[in-house]
Amino acid sequence: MSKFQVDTQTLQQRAIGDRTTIATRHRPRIKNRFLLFFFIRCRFLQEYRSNRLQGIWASWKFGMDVKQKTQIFENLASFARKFIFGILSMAAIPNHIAFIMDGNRRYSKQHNLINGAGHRVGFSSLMSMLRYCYELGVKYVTIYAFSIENFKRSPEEVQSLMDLMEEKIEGLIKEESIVNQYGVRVYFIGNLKLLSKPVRLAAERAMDATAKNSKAVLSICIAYTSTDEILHAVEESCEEIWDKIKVLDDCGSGYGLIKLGNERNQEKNIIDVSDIERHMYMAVAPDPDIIIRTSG
Ligand SMILES: CC(C)=CCC/C(C)=C/CC/C(C)=C/COP(=O)(O)OP(=O)(O)O
Repeated sequence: MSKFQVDTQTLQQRAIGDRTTIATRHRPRIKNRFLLFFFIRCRFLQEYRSNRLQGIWASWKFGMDVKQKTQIFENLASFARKFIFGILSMAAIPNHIAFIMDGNRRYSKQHNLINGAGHRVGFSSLMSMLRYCYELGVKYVTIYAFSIENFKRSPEEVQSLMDLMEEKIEGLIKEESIVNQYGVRVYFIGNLKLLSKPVRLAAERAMDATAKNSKAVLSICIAYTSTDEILHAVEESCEEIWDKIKVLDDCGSGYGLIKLGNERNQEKNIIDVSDIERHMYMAVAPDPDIIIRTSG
């Protein structure tokens, strides 16, 4: 065969080979496009059936005021967000995100807001973040809201923060609250005895009211520091072991301590790491995957 003659068989094989390569290369994309199309269609039908898009259509048709327009933009934004989150949540989503609330006073100063207004803005941003987390499918969210150190702030500021917390915790219990919308169980974490009575009672009410929610978990750390948490866990572990020793110590001559030591086969370490871990306030959630400190 001269070098100008075409070997049709080889060309055919190459062509088939190329087509196969292209088809293989494109197959996942075609599959993804199909999935995407299917997803858009499902979300559209879901939204349409939920009457939201019908409402938007009716408003455009029959004229609307500013409030209605705002509502429409909110609905569109929520639709777009859910759509984007739907795609994002096809990939791996963090199981636990923690937020350290910070920078509210600096925000307030920068924007010339009155005292305490920065904290209110901070709280409302927090609520938006919570909504996004739950829409994305994050199961555990932790908020570091108020540390034991924060009690050293001026009495007026501490009081105003306690009032804000009481008001917002009461809001969380309401039926239409984000917590009930997404089936979130709330835990208040920290040395709650240090809180003012109204805040403590509100926190206890919120924990009781959401105890049956099981879709997600929100841990709110108030009157919390990690060193206090460790101290509390050690104290609780010691008390637990001491109660066991007292039960075993029927002859009152240290028998309980020896028996427990032998049982655990570690005479020196009557208490071990797993005991401490069990008594940590944060035992209600796994370790966070991401910790976000707001402010810069
Ligand atoms: C129920 C619930 C979760 C309530 C949360 C209420 C709330 C807004 C708490 C934040 C309080 C706080 C001490 C933030 C830290 O510093 P900073 O933001 O005061 O100020 P800085 O870092 O600018 O000094």
